[in-house]
Amino acid sequence: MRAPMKFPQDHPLVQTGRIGLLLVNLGTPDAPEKGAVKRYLKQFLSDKRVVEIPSIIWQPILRGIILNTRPKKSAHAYSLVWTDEGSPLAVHTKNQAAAIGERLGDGVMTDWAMRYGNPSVESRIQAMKDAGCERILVAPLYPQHSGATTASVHDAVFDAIKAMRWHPALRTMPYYHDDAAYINALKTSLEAGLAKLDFEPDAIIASFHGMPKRTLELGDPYHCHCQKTARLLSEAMGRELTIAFQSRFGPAKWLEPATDMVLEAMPGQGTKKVVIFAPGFSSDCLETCEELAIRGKEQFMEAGGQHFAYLECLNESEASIDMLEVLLRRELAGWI
Ligand SMILES: C=CC1=C(C)c2cc3[nH]c(cc4nc(cc5[nH]c(cc1n2)c(C)c5CCC(=O)O)C(CCC(=O)O)=C4C)c(C)c3C=C
Ligand SMILES: [Fe+2]
Ligand SMILES: [Fe+2]
Repeated sequence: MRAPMKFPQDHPLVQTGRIGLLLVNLGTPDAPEKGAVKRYLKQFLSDKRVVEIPSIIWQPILRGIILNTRPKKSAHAYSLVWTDEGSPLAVHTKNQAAAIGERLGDGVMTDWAMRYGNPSVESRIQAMKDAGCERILVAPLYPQHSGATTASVHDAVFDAIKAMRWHPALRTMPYYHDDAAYINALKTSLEAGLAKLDFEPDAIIASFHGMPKRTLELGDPYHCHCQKTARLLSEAMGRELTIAFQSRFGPAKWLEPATDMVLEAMPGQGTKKVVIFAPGFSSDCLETCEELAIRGKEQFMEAGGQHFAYLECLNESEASIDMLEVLLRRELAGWI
């Protein structure tokens, strides 16, 4: 019998054989404070995938105007939704990773990262590599694909391995805007939310994060993905859904109809009882907790609305983790 092969004594320690799963969401500031929000916005809004204006024009506007005005206003908005554990987006993403980690077991090193801010994609990929992950599945938590979100996560992952000699094998989870598991999870969540209401809504609004209209003209599939999600969910529910796009940013034309405009117009058209939810967000965040649940309600009630309910995102609900398990096990096939 041959003796087992031994590394020479001065051979560096090599960790191998593990599988990693990295859930990635958009990102959030470290604190609901002006300085932290400014750092986060600088990184986020300097991403050429997010603002597709030549740097020579955009950077002076960003540094000269936006970063001197928006952080204070945004920090206040964040302070209204911040929890004891931190930013809602970070807390839910962390909880999702913990829950899915339990489902997949110790055979998979499950972690989470933020595209902007902390924990960074680079630090988490490096940690997986150091722990011996030779195969990594990256799961951007965006059901609908856009250059600004999913593709930008891919950029960060490939940037993270640029300096590495020994690359892990990489897989990325595809967008899942029309996947039966996702539509089912939304249906379960929406039905549970509707069952708890003390009023019968005249309209249900599916509010997606907006994008500049130009991105649609340039070939971004996001708009069509949102429309298809809403259509499939409406068919599955057997109920009409009103689609709208929120969070308009800057002077350019964005996808329409705008959520705030819809909310302000509805009472005058006789729609006085409204339910709103955000199927494109995997987790509640500033844009849902503050823009929809707080500001959206004010806009609707001030325009003459009578009943308003915001229904929370999938977050770490059982329906959400069941769905993620289906999607992730499919992409891990052959690895686990
Ligand atoms: C869900 C998909 C998202 C798309 C598409 C998207 C595009 C997009 N966003 C901005 C500008 C801002 N977005 C902000 C917050 C924010 N955006 C998303 C998701 C998408 N953005 C999330 C989940 C969040 C919440 C982050 C959190 O911490 O909770 C903000 C920052 C907040 C503020 O200052 O108001 C900005 C700015 C652009 C320009 C854009 C275009 C493609
Ligand atoms: Fe955004
Ligand atoms: Fe479209």
